[in-house]
Amino acid sequence: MTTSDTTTDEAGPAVREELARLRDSIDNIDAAVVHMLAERFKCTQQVGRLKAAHQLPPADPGREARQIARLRALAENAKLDPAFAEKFLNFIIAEVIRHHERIAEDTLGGATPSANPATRSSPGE
Ligand SMILES: C=C(O[C@@H]1C=C(C(=O)O)C=C[C@H]1O)C(=O)O
Repeated sequence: MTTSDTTTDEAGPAVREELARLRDSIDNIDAAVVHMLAERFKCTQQVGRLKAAHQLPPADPGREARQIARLRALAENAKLDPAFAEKFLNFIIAEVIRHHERIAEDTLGGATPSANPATRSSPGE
């Protein structure tokens, strides 16, 4: 990998400085997004375990509809395309539901005595 940027080599120094300043902010924002998403997934993993322990379904369409309505309104106020905000949330929620399905499967597997050596009963018991 090279440190030179062929797309900006042609620009003057002022343009390159402005671009570098903006890209620094973009990098900070991307880092914040990753950290916020990581925290969100920590919460949703806990929700998944709670649901699995109480045999609740992985998805909650009513809750999703309320979140989408709320996020669309927030996006409009922030001058962000609400359709994009909805797509983005749906993308994340789909991943969360996959996690919840996996947790439910694993919880079910762990609860089956024959699948868990620690709780497997001896013959004749
Ligand atoms: C996290 C939950 O599970 C699912 C994922 C959601 C989300 O990522 O926000 C919302 C609703 C559910 O379909 C929940 O029920 O709160």
